[in-house]
Amino acid sequence: MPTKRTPLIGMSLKMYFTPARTQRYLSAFVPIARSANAIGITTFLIPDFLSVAASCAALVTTEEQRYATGVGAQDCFWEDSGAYTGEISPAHLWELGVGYVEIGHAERRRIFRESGDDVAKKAAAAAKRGLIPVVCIGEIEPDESQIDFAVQYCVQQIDEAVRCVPLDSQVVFAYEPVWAIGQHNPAPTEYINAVCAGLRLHLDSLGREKSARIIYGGSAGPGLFTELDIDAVDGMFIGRFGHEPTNFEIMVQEIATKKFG
Ligand SMILES: O=C[C@H](O)COP(=O)(O)O
Repeated sequence: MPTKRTPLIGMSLKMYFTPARTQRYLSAFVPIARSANAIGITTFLIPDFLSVAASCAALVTTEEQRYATGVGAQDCFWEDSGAYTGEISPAHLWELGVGYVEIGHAERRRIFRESGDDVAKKAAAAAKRGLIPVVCIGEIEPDESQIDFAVQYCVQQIDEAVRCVPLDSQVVFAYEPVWAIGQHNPAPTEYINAVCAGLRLHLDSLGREKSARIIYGGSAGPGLFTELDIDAVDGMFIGRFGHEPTNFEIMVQEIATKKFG
């Protein structure tokens, strides 16, 4: 386990890009990821499943790069192999060079009816394989005056999701208030800082002070990270506002201006 939490920035392409567009995106993204890694910032890219192998070929050529300039999957199943038509095996992802698996995104919970129990089984299966679960958490309703409510809501999601993930296994929690996903602007910075501070306290109390990181997602873009409190927030989880590679590069530079312990 690392002795300190490394800042990180991840990006999900959801189902926006075709494989051909992802391939073109990679030619701009790879040098940005390599430069970020050279200054101590971890990156990961989560393409659609059809582009996972090509993304690993471009980004993960050594074992160290599996996590440092990693590739993620948008989901996985909780079994490694068997008669599970249409599912994605954590073991197969590992073999390709994948380092991260996004689990329980708000869209999967809402559209595909994924339960907290599903999320827990997937997180445990991913961690068992050495994949870092990127567990998505976040309250559904917008009520910026209810910081305590948001913290409690997310704490329950955290406790359920990692109940079978060992304390020393790396986990990333993507705090994404559901009401801030797909919008023009992210949640207000004071609100993000306050909720993440509450989540940080909880994770530390569980004994996950080094192994669990918190990143903010939900209409995150250039200009946001400079306002975030790095005692609580370890990085960002980017969606649409990273589709332009130069935006992603700007966000890396904004993370680089902060003095992480
Ligand atoms: O996976 C990424 C998040 O859901 C945020 O997406 P967004 O920045 O497009 O709102």
